[in-house]
Amino acid sequence: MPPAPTGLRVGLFGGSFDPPHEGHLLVAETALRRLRLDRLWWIVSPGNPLKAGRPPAPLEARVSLCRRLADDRRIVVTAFEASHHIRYTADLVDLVLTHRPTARFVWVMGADNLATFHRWQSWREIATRLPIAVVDRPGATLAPLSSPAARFLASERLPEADARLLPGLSPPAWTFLHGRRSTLSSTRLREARARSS
Ligand SMILES: Nc1ncnc2c1ncn2[C@@H]1O[C@H](COP(=O)(O)OP(=O)(O)OP(=O)(O)O)[C@@H](O)[C@H]1O
Ligand SMILES: O=C(O)c1ccc[n+]([C@@H]2O[C@H](COP(=O)([O-])O)[C@@H](O)[C@H]2O)c1
Repeated sequence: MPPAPTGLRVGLFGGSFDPPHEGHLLVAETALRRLRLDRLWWIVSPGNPLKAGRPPAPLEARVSLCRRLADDRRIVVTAFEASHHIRYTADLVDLVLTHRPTARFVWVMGADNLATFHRWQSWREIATRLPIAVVDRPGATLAPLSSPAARFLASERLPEADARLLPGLSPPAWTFLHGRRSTLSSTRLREARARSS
């Protein structure tokens, strides 16, 4: 796990990244800028527990592609879930908060993940353990805001204009960030690659 000294403002951006693309980079840049983060841990997951079926590309290959794409000294590409045999984000959050108790963490995710957040293991606990920043995504702008998780957390939503305050707030607290968007998805890239091979 990367170091995180006291007070460091760190975004946790987990994903399959199979493959990584410019849409991910846009999310990372938006979070760094709007939340005034010092670091963004780009956490390549062994596999999304809700995505059954086709296994993802090998972890090391995905990590290398992420490192090549994320050319910013504030972004740390890491994959420590695998070495700790962790699959669920609730366990990841637990591990991070136990080992780096004095930094300020924010979970960062695209808006499509807000729509399905209520299906994640222990999602209410995740929301009470660290603030969450949701970044707008084409095709997932309005529906996620009426999802079970968004409704459950409605009264804890921070106005977007105050997003820089989020890393210092006690959870539950979250915000929805709008900005430049990308229509890219890993699925589309995999399909394009399959068509051309
Ligand atoms: N174009 C995008 N705009 C905003 N957020 C995105 C975008 N693409 C991915 N994300 C977010 O990045 C994180 C990692 O996403 P993931 O690796 O699953 O990429 P994906 O393009 O959604 O992949 P797939 O098509 O395989 O589901 C998630 O929080 C997801 O919501
Ligand atoms: O913990 C869960 O139940 C859970 C369910 C779905 C997704 N996640 C996490 O959400 C992040 C984004 O996943 P993905 O596949 O959309 O890139 C990644 O870190 C996953 O491990 C976690």
